[in-house]
Amino acid sequence: MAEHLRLDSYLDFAAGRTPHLVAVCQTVHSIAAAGRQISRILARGPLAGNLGAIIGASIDGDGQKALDAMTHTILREALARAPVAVFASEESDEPEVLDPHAPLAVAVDPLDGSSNIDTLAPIGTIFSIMPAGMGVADDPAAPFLQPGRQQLAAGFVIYGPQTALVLTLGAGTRVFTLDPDSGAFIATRGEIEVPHTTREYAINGSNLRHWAPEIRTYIMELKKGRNGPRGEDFNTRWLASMVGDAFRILMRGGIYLYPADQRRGYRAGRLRLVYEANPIAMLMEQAGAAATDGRTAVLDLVADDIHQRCPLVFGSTDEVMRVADAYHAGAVNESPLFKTRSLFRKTASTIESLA
Ligand SMILES: O=P(O)(O)OC[C@H]1O[C@](O)(COP(=O)(O)O)[C@@H](O)[C@@H]1O
Ligand SMILES: [Mg+2]
Ligand SMILES: [Mg+2]
Repeated sequence: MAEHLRLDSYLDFAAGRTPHLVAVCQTVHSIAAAGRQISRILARGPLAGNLGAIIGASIDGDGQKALDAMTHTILREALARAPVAVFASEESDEPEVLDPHAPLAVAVDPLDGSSNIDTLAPIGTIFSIMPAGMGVADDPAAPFLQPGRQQLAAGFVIYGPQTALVLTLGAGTRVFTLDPDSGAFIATRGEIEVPHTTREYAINGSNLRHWAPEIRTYIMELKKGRNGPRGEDFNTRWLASMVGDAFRILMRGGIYLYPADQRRGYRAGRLRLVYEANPIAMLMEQAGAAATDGRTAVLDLVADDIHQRCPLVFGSTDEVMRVADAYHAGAVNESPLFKTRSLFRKTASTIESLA
């Protein structure tokens, strides 16, 4: 087999002698080491303890599982040894200052897809690396409250049949597969290019009754297949694990949607802008795909709060643009000029006409 590129060599080459890139690459090394450690724990499953046990409530009310807390601690310890000024985690109320003089700020979702812990479906660790800027000691959240376009690097480690690290340093998106024998992450393909078109979509369809009309209409058109307005059949793939869906989309295209809906706590969607949407959006854009909240490119959004949620649609560009166009048309209809009803009220008739 031809010699494959190892993550270490890739990072050394990317870092060169540029100080901030050296810091970014050291930090990615640390995250990869944490990923390797988590992968070993997951490979033991129930032999490593009751990883899926609910041990408390997370900041936003979701049940916190033993593995959520364990992965948070592993990431925190790994990043405390990297040039990281401030560490923010989905599993912690406040960002934590590690070394106020260090150049980077790192946000993590230590465990994405928590509902799958005991199911053998893929789960993952998502990370976003930002410049720390000045004054983190006074305002540790500040580095995260800027557009995701400022990210220096982003990625996730996915724990599935294989463990893989998906990474962008801002110049393409690459996948490195963990060799469990040597412990090395190895690139097994070149830069990823997501196809612009797709016939696969991922959404939790059980929430249909809560969606805004734009999303209902879009999904119902896909469901109608070749007899509907799209004139072709579409297939659903939903893993309830965003990293799993994102990995599939990177490999062969597709669209993922977690829109805002009417349920209490979901009016701004489910996913968190800082820990989940920003890094996934950077990976997608760097792979030629797109990510939007329906109205604005995710990477142009600015969080007011580090735990802020946002509606999230990402994947093959043509489909993402269709959804954005649907929202745009909905907004025009809603404008006082057209005197129509609110986004969440004009639903029943839309569904009936499509069903
Ligand atoms: O259970 P639902 O509402 O379908 O949500 C599933 C989505 O929520 C998430 O699990 C959110 O991430 P966490 O597991 O980190 O909370 C995504 O990975 C997944 O796509
Ligand atoms: Mg998550
Ligand atoms: Mg999580």
